[in-house]
Amino acid sequence: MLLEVKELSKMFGGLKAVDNFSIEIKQNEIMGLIGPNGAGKTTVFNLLTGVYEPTMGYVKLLGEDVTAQKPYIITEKGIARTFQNIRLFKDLTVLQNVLVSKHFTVEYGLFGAIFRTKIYNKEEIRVRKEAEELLDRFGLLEKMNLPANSLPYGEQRRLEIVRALATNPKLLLLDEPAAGMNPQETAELMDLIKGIKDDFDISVLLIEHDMKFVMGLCERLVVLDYGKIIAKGKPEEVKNNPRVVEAYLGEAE
Ligand SMILES: Nc1ncnc2c1ncn2[C@@H]1O[C@H](COP(=O)(O)OP(=O)(O)OP(=O)(O)O)[C@@H](O)[C@H]1O
Repeated sequence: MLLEVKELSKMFGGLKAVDNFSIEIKQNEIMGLIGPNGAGKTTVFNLLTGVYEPTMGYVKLLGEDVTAQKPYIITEKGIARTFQNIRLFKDLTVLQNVLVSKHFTVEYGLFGAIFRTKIYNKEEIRVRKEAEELLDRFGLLEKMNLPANSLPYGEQRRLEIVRALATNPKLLLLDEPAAGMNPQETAELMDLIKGIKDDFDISVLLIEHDMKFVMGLCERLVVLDYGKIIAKGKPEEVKNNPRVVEAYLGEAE
């Protein structure tokens, strides 16, 4: 199993934002985490990536307990994420944004960087090549020298994914990747995510409100409501689950 999450809970004061959350994610699978506003989805991401320490429960990545490790250690171990609100280095170029993440993967230390050792030069060439390949794949290569904040919104969202992928993750967490995209951009993004899942042999856990996107992309879904899992299963099963319909109707009212 790639990711094993058991009985994860998080209290904020008296509020149980996440309550007894257990899931397993297999290698090379796309799972959707859905639920009404405030259900606890982003809190789950923050627990998986070490931003918050859980009140209870554990997270294992390939059998190794990574619960409440520091976020950069969790990144090194293989979980990368994007954020609901874009968090690029706005004044750096597109390429520099990717290179910052790529440096999680280099094999030289401070000594190598200062004295520009052979391994440093070799690694710098590798990192640059890999960054450019990723940008090319996401249609951003021609814009690699522009400041990140000069890109249109949809491209900034794609750049966030490139940046997360640049850390060579085993599991990619995407928080509302299609938010603010037009239908064409959303359709393209679906194809991109399917492609990277297979080519990089990674798993994806994504939060998304666009149901067409979720249903078209995810192999399994987990539905949260008030911090608790109310349904799990294939998209078509979950869609017709009365508890899920009720949770979303409540939101519509
Ligand atoms: N740092 C925090 N301190 C206190 N309460 C918090 C904190 N973070 C989240 N919450 C609360 O926990 C609950 C779950 O929030 P969360 O952001 O995880 O929901 P969500 O499902 O991601 O919502 P949305 O779809 O609106 O992004 C909400 O009631 C929220 O107000």
